[in-house]
Amino acid sequence: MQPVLSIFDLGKTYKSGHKALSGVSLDIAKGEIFALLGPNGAGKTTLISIVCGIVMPSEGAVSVAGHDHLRDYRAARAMIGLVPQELHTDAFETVLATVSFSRGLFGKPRDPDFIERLLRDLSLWDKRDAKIMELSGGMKRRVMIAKALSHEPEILFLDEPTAGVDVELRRDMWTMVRSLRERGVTIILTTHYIEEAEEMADRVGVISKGRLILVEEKHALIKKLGRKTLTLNLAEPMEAVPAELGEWRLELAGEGHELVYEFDSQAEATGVPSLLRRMSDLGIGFKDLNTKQSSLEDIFVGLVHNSQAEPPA
Ligand SMILES: Nc1ncnc2c1ncn2[C@@H]1O[C@H](COP(=O)(O)OP(=O)(O)OP(=O)(O)O)[C@@H](O)[C@H]1O
Repeated sequence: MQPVLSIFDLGKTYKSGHKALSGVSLDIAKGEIFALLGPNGAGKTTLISIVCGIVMPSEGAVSVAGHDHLRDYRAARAMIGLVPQELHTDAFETVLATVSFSRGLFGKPRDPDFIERLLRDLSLWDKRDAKIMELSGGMKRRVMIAKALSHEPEILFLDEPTAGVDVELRRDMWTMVRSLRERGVTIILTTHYIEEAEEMADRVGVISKGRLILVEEKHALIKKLGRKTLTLNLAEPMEAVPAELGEWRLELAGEGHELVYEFDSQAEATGVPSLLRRMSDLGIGFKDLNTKQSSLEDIFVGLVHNSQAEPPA
């Protein structure tokens, strides 16, 4: 199936000479929830801004359901809804007026029934006559989402949708994003919250210093999450791992005081009981043991750290 969004070899060098993006290629399938993770300044907003036609790319191409985002700008842009990081909207307008106006901006005919459904879905209908400035921060965020969806886009970009919101609103957002996806909307979100990517995304992309350094199915990442480390504090230090323990591929740490075993905690046979039995048979005692689960955070930090260590392109 043709991807709904296709990004090819995208690069951006700002006038300052700063290279914010380079060689980014990515295909997004219809109905997918894709989370883009990356540290501050990695290039997430630049990428979204190029796709939405706010920033001109220096090289590469973007196609939105077959429409080139520059040559066929209006058709491409009409398929996209954007909820930016900064909340800016007319404080003196009412909710209903501002959302209806946004639909008009994309040349869509008036459709009061659609706008009513949209506001009801976002729990904004009761506030339709309230001025934006009278709303809470969470409600204002919902208004931004309603505006972004007012012209019935196929792709919704959420730039840091839950930055600075409370836990309850974050959960509401997640529920809303899932229900949008059920209606066939493709969602691309940027986030600093790894928990959010873990909870929501079908696929995760990690961007660091303008390069897309990983794109992976969430379930594959969860498999990686399944890796655990068992550390045994030995009763007597050793100089080398005994050959009889070779099959577990152990590492010696803590100046010979610790044996470290990495295993897949989701596997049927982790190898831990057999390792402990063999050690007992060999008379190797230990004083203490502990296990540590590698988290998506560990994977993310490791990836970003390694890519930061590379010389700049
Ligand atoms: N208009 C501009 N002119 C020059 N440099 C810019 C411009 N906009 C962004 N940059 C730089 O490009 C890099 C990427 O910025 P971008 O906003 O895309 O990062 P980000 O991943 O969205 O960061 P954050 O998580 O902090 O929002 C940063 O180093 C930023 O300072």
